[in-house]
Amino acid sequence: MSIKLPQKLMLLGSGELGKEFAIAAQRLGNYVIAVDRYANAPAMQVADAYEVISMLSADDLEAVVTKYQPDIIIPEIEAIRTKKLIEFEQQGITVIPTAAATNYTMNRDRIRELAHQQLGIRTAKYGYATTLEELIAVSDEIGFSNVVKPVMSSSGKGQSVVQEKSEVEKAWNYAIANSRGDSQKVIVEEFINFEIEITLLTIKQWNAPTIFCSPIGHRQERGDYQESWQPAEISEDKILKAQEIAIKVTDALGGAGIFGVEFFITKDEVIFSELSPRPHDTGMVTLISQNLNEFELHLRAILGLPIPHIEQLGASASAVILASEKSDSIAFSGVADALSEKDVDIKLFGKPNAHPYRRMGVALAKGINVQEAREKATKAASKIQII
Ligand SMILES: Nc1ncnc2c1ncn2[C@@H]1O[C@H](COP(=O)(O)OP(=O)(O)OP(=O)(O)O)[C@@H](O)[C@H]1O
Ligand SMILES: NCC(=O)N[C@@H]1O[C@H](COP(=O)([O-])[O-])[C@@H](O)[C@H]1O
Ligand SMILES: [Mg+2]
Repeated sequence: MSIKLPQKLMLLGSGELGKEFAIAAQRLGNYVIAVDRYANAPAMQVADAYEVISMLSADDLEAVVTKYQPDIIIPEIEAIRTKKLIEFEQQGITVIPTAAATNYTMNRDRIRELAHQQLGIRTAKYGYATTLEELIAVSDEIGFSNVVKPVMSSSGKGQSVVQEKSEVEKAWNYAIANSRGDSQKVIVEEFINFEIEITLLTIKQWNAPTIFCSPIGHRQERGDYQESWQPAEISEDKILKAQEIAIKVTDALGGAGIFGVEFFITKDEVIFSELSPRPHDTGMVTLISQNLNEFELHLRAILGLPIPHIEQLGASASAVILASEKSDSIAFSGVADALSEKDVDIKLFGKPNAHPYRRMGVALAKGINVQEAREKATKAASKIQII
């Protein structure tokens, strides 16, 4: 495919990941329209145009697509009325990675069925519930500990680890209250006691073989990422196993772009967890750890531009900067202190307001080994105060 630049790119979702993508896209002169549910979202601050809509509304999506006539639609979150994307694709607009793939990954159940039932890939044991009574029954089948999550949510929203039967009702109420979109369905998964969990950034190209970044290790709390590092210390045979699974799932989804494929690594197994058909939050470490970061890779894959070589630049880490309270006026202190150390960088996303645990920025660091990189990133993040 020989593509002409600039292209008109519409981002559906305009958070921190969209912001870095928009910057990468603009560095090649593309026209970026940033769309999200609230004004002044991070990617809107660097886009050519922006729109505030409900991305779960088919009418709202129709209105913005009619207005801008984008060449390519690039989903940045999963909570989008993806059925509408299928219509846009039929009208000749490219949807990344494909409209069908966004529909598969919008909710946890469809991608889980694809991986486990259709492709026979090892996942945690799981079941579904649409009422509290069903959740009690399915939890008994799966056993304890288990993990309860809304089928539509991300960054751990509505997710809880349930240790025993008496906690099931609380998990149900929490999941339903924090579900995105209109679904009342939850997934229950066997709790996997993993040694490490990784994201394998997988780049699917239009007319070239699928390629991979070095695996990214990460640590999560409350279902949300706290720190990530690259390279992850896992054996070559486990990397190959994860790559084989990633190829199977991404080939089944089709299209082009980067995918964040998540795995739990136990002593003996590589267990598929889930996948995002777009840059991954834990992949923000690539802003410091690679010659081409995950946003540049996504852009090149989308535009059919070559990726001759991905270079891992050595032990690197990221650590998140989280808000601790609700606020509508955001200012940061401690940035100079955080930046005073060699090979440390800070990204502040520019989110217009904060609430407890909202991700407001990220600290990045390189070190002589992963442990030092993690310590440097965590230390830098801890110096930033939201005032
Ligand atoms: N079955 C499980 N066993 C053990 N830990 C789990 C399990 N499911 C989820 N977790 C933990 O919770 C984290 C978040 O879960 P998951 O990735 O399914 O949620 P998410 O809301 O989609 O997150 P994101 O959008 O950030 O990828 C996982 O990275 C892992 O640390
Ligand atoms: N795990 C998915 C993820 O990290 N997505 C990133 O977070 C943004 C939403 O942040 P918000 O909830 O603070 O608005 C999304 O727009 C995306 O950039
Ligand atoms: Mg995840």
